[in-house]
This record gives sequence, structure tokens and C-alpha cells, in this order.
Amino acid sequence: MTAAQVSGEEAPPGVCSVKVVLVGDGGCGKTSLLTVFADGAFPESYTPTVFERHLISLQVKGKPVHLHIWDTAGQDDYDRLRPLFYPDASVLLLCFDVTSPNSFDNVSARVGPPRFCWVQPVIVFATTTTLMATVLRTDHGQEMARSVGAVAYLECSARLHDNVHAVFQEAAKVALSSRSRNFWRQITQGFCVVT
Ligand SMILES: Nc1nc2c(ncn2[C@@H]2O[C@H](COP(=O)(O)OP(=O)(O)OP(=O)(O)O)[C@@H](O)[C@H]2O)c(=O)[nH]1
Repeated sequence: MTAAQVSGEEAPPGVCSVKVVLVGDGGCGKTSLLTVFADGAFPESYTPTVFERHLISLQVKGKPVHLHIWDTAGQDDYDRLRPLFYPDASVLLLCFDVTSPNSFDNVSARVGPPRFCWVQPVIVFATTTTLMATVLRTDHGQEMARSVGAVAYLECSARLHDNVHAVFQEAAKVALSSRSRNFWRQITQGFCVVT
């Protein structure tokens, strides 16, 4: 699979465009993952994000798709600002760091009140999985993802470039199929039966 940074706002004709929002606790690895995906290099220093957007093109089933990926601030101070990025999102990427039990618990907290994030569908993914075996078992992550209604659960390591593309590839696939389901729902809701 190939992914490339794109400039400009409008997707060219025939190219689908989807909005992906990346959410998770401060310091749980969102920016590192996105930087490895976008630039191919792991950032060695940690700078807390405010809000950043990347526009990346990738192929899904042989077709080009533009991903508008919003990297949100994980720090609690931004709890009130973060929801401004949810409208029009096609998929929510919700992550936790396997070395941080708090960030694991906060995945459930983020899909309920008071931080309620209403974006659907949701994909949960675990970061820093190099340290996985000592901290968290895959079935714990899968069970938690199921409990928050996620459609997929993945594990990745930005440092090792492990499964990074798979996270965004899955996001694009899920976003496209959800958009086409919503499209057909809107069309069929517009029908009425005359008897
Ligand atoms: N060992 C290891 N460390 C990682 C990995 N991914 C991220 N980190 C480290 O985790 C720290 C935080 O990473 P960021 O990607 O900036 O975290 P963030 O979720 O964007 O944080 P906020 O911007 O505060 O929301 C940094 O020190 C990274 O080097 C990984 O796969 N392995």
C-alpha cells in the first residue's frame, strides 16, 4: 500500500474524500503514529499537539482516497475544544497506550458523558505495542473495543513502524463503507409506497 501527502483542499473528480478524527489521552502516541504514516519517520521528541490536520492520499481496493486526518489534543485542557472537530467526521480513531492503564480506561470514558464523542463508526487501536506482552493482553483490548461498540480493534507501534498503515487503511475502508450505507439509507428513506 502506498500513502502520500497531498496539498490542496478539493479532491479531484473521482477521488473520495473522508474525514478521520484521531482521539486519545495526551501522550498516548497519536502524533507519532500520524507522523510515521505521513512522513515515514518516528519523531524522537514529544511536543503536545494542539490541533493539526494532515491530508494523505492512499489506495483502497485500487481506488484513490483522500484522508483528511485531524490529530486532536489529548490533554484535558482541550476537552471543550475537541468536539469542534467531530462534525462531518466519517470515522473516529480512538487510541490508548498499552503502558498507560488510564489511557485504556479513558477510551470508554470518551464514548460516554461528559466527554461524549458522537462520531460513528469507531475503531479502537493500541499504541506502543512493543511493550505489549508485559502490560496488556490482546483479548483485553478486543473486549474493551467491543464494549464501546467499535467496529475494529488494531495494535500498532509507531517506533517500529508496525501496523501503522493498517490503522489508516482500516479507517479508510470503514469510512467508505459507512458512507455508502448512509447514502443508501437516505435514498430509501426518501421512498414512499403508494397503495
Ligand atoms: N516506545 C514507544 N514510544 C512511543 C511510541 N509511539 C509514541 N511513543 C512516545 O510517546 C510519547 C508521546 O507521543 P505523541 O505521539 O506525541 O503523543 P500524542 O498522543 O500525540 O500526545 P498529545 O499531543 O499530548 O495528545 C512520545 O515520547 C513518543 O516518543 C511507540 O510506538 N513506542
